[in-house]
Amino acid sequence: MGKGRRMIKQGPPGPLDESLVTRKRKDAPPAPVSAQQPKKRKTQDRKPKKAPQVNPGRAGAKSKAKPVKKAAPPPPQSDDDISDEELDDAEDGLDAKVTRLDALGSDIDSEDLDDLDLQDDEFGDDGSVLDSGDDEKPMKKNAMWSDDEDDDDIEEKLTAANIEGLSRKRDMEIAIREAEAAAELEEAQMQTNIAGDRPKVLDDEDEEGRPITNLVTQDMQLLRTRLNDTIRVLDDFKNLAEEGRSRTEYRAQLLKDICAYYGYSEFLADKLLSLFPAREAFAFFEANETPRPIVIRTNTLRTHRRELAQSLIQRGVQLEPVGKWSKVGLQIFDSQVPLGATPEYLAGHYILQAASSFLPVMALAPQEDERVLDMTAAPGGKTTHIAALMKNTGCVFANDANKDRAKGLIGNIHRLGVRNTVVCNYSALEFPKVMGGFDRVLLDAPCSGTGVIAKDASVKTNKTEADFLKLPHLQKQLILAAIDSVDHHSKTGGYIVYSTCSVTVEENEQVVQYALNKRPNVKLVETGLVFGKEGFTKIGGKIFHPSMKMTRRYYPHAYNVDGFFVAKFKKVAATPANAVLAGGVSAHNMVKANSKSNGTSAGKPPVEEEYVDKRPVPENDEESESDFGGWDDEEDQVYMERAERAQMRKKGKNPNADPKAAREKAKAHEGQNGTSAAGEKPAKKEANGSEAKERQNGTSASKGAADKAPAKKEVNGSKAKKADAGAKASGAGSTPKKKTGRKSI
Ligand SMILES: C[S@@+](CC[C@H](N)C(=O)[O-])C[C@H]1O[C@@H](n2cnc3c(N)ncnc32)[C@H](O)[C@@H]1O
Repeated sequence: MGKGRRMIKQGPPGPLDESLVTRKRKDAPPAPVSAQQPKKRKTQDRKPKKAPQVNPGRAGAKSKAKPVKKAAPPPPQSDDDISDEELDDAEDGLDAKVTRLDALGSDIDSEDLDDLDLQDDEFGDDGSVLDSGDDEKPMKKNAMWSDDEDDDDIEEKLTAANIEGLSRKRDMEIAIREAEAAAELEEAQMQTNIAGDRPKVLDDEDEEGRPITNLVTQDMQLLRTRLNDTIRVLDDFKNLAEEGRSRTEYRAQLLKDICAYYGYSEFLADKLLSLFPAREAFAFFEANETPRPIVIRTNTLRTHRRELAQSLIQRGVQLEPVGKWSKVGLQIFDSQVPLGATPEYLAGHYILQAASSFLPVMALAPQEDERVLDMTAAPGGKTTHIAALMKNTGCVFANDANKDRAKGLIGNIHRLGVRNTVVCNYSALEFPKVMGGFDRVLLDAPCSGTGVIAKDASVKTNKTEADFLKLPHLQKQLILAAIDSVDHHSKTGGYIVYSTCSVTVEENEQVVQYALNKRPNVKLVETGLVFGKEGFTKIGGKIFHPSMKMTRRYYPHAYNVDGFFVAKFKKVAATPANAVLAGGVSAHNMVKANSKSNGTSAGKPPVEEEYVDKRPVPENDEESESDFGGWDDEEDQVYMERAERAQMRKKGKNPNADPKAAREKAKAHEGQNGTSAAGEKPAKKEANGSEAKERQNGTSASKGAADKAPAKKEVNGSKAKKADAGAKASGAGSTPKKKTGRKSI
């Protein structure tokens, strides 16, 4: 199974005729070799099953758990079933894969590919986007795989290039594995359950009377059997549950067994189990035991996917396009060479990147000549993808708070020939103070990594409740900063994409909901991604805004990609003046901060007006907050106070002097002036003064600055006045009500 999933296609699963699988599974083993089932004989002969790859702690256990592999049942037959001859052809094609694909460069190049008449939109006619430093020959337009092909999908080109053998082989493997899994489940059921019996799951003991949860490794098979039984009972509770037993008891048993079998902390297993129905949860935990396929992303600043594929194939790499949904991904099945050291790699023709990491950038859809911010960018997989989509035009700001990781980011930027990117090293929380006015912002947030357990099994045990408080808090602050960094007037954009490689609700829907609550000036929009499950609008007693459906969830068991979450927002108006910004700074103070650092927004209009929302805040806003949130304010207060104190320390002030009094003073100030510190009238002439510099250095724009009162007329004069008036009209100056919404959400 370990190897298997590496071979399975990523993205939306293809249709599988389950009835056929079931029928054939029942025939096995050993399946009769009949005229209708030619594939099985061949495949079985050729493909001895390999031991699953599991984490070391469980490796022994798991291989023990499956001591005898059933002969693989036959794969499903499709309408266009493959004959013996075809199969031979396909397999020959497979064996000859390298040879025949090698021929791409020669005969296929000159004839077949000419016939394919491929478009090559990515590069334009003259291929001028190719790095001029490269001494790569300009490529014949119709001899490439376009990265913008649509109908005549790249896969068809591969088929044309005789890779069909590989595809068929994989299809068969998938079908066999699916059937095998089902057979295994059935076998387990048979062991414990004669038709009609209610499996004895609770208080289960082995033959020697030991409780099954305490079994040692060699008893993993029993544990697995009980897992299967429990799931069956939960699937059909009415008929299969033991009398007098509740669902809760079965669920508790399942949780214990998952922890014992897969090695999770109970805390995390419970959290993950809550995301799915029992059977799907089982599939999720199983999928976390096997690695995802290796994928590379073609760097279209340097080459084309087709050309890259040809070069790698010549080096003995078995590959295939990652799926119809991506025009730049190649899935690697096998390689004779280390993929991180090929000449193509060193020349920046590709980057090793998990397939699901393509998704946030695809959702962001950056356009040429835009200004884009990648808030948490290191090591740069997504930054370099953004730059490639922008064809090295416009400007990307790639920021990361971690200096060491930023070095890796710089390395990738150089290797991949990215020339439109500035690397910065701020806490992204400070970004709106550093500069704003971006057309698009990507926030690929730091997260718990519950989507990538297959890569990092330590997540199973090292995440605590505290992590699921701290991380979401940081994510919430970051998302506000992301929103506040975007120019809602952007002609081409005004979008924010939020992503994580985690599947927990706390780090995803709850963060998005928080953003919707705190920023009425954004709304969720479609991600434009062609697959992915809808985000939750309701789960575990939590209710989210109906538009949460537009967010997308990705799971390893569903799509064979890392677990991921993607949400896309459109900013429709400026951030309200009474909004509390990331890090606890008031929007109004930010107005002042930005007015003083005029010119930092790289040619864009100054952003002082950004933070004054002229729209009346919708009446029902309060209501929606209590429906969907309002659970964060108290928690936020603690963090905000902490942030303020840290900022004071940074400035060399004593945070213990009398912070409460200072806060009260500021509040009183707010009350008097209609907006928070409305009396502060930023003066343009100070733009390059010491305070502005301070801000550019990433220091606070809050209290110290607020206490000075520069003259308003110098901040775009009447515009600023209008803004203030608008803010007042919208009730922005009133002290925000304390939300008392449900804590549980
Ligand atoms: C999920 S990784 C980003 C991966 C990156 N987008 C890519 O595709 O290569 C999260 C990054 O956030 C950075 N980070 C964490 N807290 C941050 C903060 N407050 N400001 C900026 N970056 C932060 C971490 O250093 C880490 O590199």
